[in-house]
Amino acid sequence: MIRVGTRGSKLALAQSQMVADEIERVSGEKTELVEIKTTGDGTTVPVAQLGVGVFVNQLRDALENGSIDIAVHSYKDLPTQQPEHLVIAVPPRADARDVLIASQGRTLAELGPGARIGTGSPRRISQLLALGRDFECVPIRGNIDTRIGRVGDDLDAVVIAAAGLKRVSREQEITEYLDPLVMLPAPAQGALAVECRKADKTSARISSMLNDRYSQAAVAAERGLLARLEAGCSAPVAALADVSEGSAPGEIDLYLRGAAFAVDGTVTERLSTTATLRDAEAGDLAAQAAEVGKALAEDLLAGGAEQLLKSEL
Ligand SMILES: NCc1[nH]cc(CCC(=O)O)c1CC(=O)O
Repeated sequence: MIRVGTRGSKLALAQSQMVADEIERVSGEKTELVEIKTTGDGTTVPVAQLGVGVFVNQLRDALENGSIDIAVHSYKDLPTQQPEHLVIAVPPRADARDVLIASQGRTLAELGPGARIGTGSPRRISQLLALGRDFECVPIRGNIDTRIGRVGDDLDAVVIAAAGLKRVSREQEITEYLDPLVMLPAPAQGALAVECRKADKTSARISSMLNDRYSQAAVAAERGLLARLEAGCSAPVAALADVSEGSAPGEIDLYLRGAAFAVDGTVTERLSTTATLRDAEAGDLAAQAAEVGKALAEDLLAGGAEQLLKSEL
C-alpha cells in the first residue's frame, strides 16, 4: 500500500488521484489518498502575501513523520529551496500555458479598454498591463470553480493555468490559449512534483514508475532561473523550457525563455538561450538544466532584472 498525501482541494485531489492511478497501473500496487490540510487552504489572503510554502509545509511534515509515503504538489507552488532529505519525481508535464476564460467567448484581443480581468499574480498582471490596453486587473483567490464563476458576473475574464482547468475537467470553457509570447508561464507551471523521502526505498521505485526525464529537465531549467533570481512563485518572473530529443542518444535539446517584469507593465527583461544536455543519468541532466537556468538568470540580472523584482503596483 502506498499512501499518497494530498491537499483537499478539488484540483489537488484530482491530480493526486491521477498519480495514484498511474502507480496502480504500472506496478499493480494499491494506493490510498490521505488528505492533509495546509495553511494556504483555510484563508483567502492573496497568495502573494502569504509567503513561500503555504501549500507545502504540512504535506512535508506528514512525509517526514511517516503518515504518508509520497506527497503530490503542484510543482510551481514549491519554494526553490529543496530540503536535502526529500527527492522529487516529475511525471510527464501537462500544458504549461496560461489560458483566458472570458465572457461571450472573447479573446484577449477582443477585450476592450477597462475590461476587468481577474488575477492576483504579479507575473500575469504585469504581462496583461504590458499589452497597453488599459485592462483592469482584479485580485482574485479561491478555487478554480469560484474564479470561473465570476466571469460574466463582476469580471470580464480570468487568466488561469491550462493544466489546472484540464485536471478539473473545465477546459471546454477556455476562450483562448495564451501564446507564451504574450503570457510566459510561471516556472514549472503544468508540472507535478511527487515528493518522497530520500532514505526510503520506495523513492527509487516511485521515480522509475513516474519520472519523465524531459519534464524533469525542463522544470529544473525554469526553477534554476527562479532560484538564481531568489524569487518565489508569486514574483513577476516567468520561464518556459521546451525540451526535445537531441541528435545523439541520451541527449536533450533545451530552449529556455525567461523574463522579469515591472509589475505595472512598463518594463520587461526577456531573454532566451539554447543548450544540449548530455548524460544518461537523470539527476545529472537536471543539474545541467538548472545551470542553464541559472546562467540565463544572471544575464537577466545583468540587464537590470533585480529592480523589476522589487517593483510594486
Ligand atoms: N498558484 C495556484 C496554482 N498552483 C497550481 C495551479 C494549477 C496549474 C499547475 O499545476 O501549474 C494553480 C492555479 C493557477 O495558477 O491557475
